[in-house]
Amino acid sequence: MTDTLLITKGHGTGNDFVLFADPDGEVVLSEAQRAAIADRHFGVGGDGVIRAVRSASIPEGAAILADEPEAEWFMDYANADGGIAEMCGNGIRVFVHYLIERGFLDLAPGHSVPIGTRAGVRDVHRLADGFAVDLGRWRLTGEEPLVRARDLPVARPGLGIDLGNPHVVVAVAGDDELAGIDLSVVPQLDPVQEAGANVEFVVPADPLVRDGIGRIRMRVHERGSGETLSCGTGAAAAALAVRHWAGAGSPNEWRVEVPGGTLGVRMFAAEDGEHVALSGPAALVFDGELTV
Ligand SMILES: N[C@@H](CCC[C@H](N)C(=O)O)C(=O)O
Repeated sequence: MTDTLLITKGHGTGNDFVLFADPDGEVVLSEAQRAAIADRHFGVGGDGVIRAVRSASIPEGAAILADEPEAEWFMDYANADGGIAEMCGNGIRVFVHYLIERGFLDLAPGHSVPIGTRAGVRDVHRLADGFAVDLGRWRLTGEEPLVRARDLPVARPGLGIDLGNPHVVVAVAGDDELAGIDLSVVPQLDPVQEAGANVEFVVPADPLVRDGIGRIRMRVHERGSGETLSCGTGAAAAALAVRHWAGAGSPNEWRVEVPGGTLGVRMFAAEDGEHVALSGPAALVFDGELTV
């Protein structure tokens, strides 16, 4: 059976997505179909494909509703290879912008909405000029794999961080080394991470902290999508890792420069432990029609 999808292309700091609405859960695409949509030569092109579905209309969402009945909408996220991922920090800002623009959601600046994801419910707050998402609790995985990447002169130790999806953050020697890494080839982790990982390469700005705000630069190789211009959960992982390495007294507010722009990261105390929040823009750039 063929379906005609009304699709929208959007991005957050250059991390781009193809979005479509399927409120009642009637359009279940295969992994191959999602990959074909994300293909930059034969499809629309994007780092991910996002289906906007009511939580009640997808099993993973229905499971959430028992505890969080307010989470009406679920972000069904897939990477460019068509594989499902738990969470996307840039994607969820674009997702909420999309729901507002399509009339599915009424959210004035200064207000928040809970969104279902495979990593759990995430609160998204509308700002005057973008969105902020509470990425929830984070944790060090305890893994410190050695990371090898093409044109990275030596293997460097990474720090495993779980933000609902898996990250490994690697500090590199400076801007030249950062720019020189060839991320068209998947970085190798030793030991291999069974679920795969998004790998962030970071350098501190000079000075690391200005006006109480930590500053880093980052490039990322995303699991299932390759090098992207930005990764929101990756930016949060990178700031958490650098704060961890910098030790006591380092700030809880960070600016993360990625090839596609700048993201804000903030760590804060919540009732169930420390949370990390991500802020940044969310743009919708064109609409189209697609037959799948
Ligand atoms: N770009 C996203 C992360 C998307 C999922 C990731 N590739 C994974 O497989 O975990 C972000 O902005 O967080």
